[in-house]
Amino acid sequence: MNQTKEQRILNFVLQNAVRGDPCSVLDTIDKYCSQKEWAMNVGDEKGLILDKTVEEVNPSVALELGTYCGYSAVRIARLLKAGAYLLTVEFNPEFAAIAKQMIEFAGVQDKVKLLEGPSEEIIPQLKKKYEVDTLDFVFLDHWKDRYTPDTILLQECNLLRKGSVLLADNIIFPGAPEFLNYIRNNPHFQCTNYPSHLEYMKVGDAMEKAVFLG
Ligand SMILES: O=C(NC/C=C/[C@H]1OC[C@H](O)[C@@H]1O)c1cc([N+](=O)[O-])cc(O)c1O
Ligand SMILES: [Mg+2]
Repeated sequence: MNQTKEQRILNFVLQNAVRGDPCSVLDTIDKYCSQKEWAMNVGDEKGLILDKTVEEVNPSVALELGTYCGYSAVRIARLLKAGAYLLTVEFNPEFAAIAKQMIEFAGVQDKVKLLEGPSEEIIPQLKKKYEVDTLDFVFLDHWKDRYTPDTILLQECNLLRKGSVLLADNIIFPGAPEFLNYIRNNPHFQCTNYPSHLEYMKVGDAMEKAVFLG
């Protein structure tokens, strides 16, 4: 059975990165995906914007929508303080299996809870099943047409509090025009745009930060 690109990325990490060293895992994925096979990790350039936002928020409870291979889960988890944790949601079982191994190899498994399933099913379970009160930080990087409905669902489920920060990837490419229109015209959010580039490419992209005002 021939390998998938995601398996090739994981194998390259297992063979070339340093076990228990999140930065070496990130650098190794970026090396593979910039030199060998492009993949939809947030990457090193937008990764710096993600880093700065996570450091600024210093979340106790963070949520990621769209785990993929676990690159941004490792990126976020490596910055979390003692006792803080990341819940990351992935509905594709193959991707989830790769991400689990990536997260464990990086040594951040104690800070990350990987939830397999569709975000629209998992979000309503966060309070009762996963004992979440409110979310301090949410990284949106899953299907672009799910950004808006899931942001509405987060509000309906009372998972946001005054000051909760959302950060959305791919505002320009592939683009999330409906989300941008929703969030920028919503008086309950204060938005900031961070121009950047599509991972590993010279194509323009951007991230949008939205602070919930309560
Ligand atoms: O579709 C993208 N992300 C959505 C991910 C979708 C996958 O993650 C959730 C679900 O399991 C699905 O299989 C994407 C696409 C590009 N792109 O250049 O096409 C660049 C990016 O950064 C992206 O996040
Ligand atoms: Mg993305």
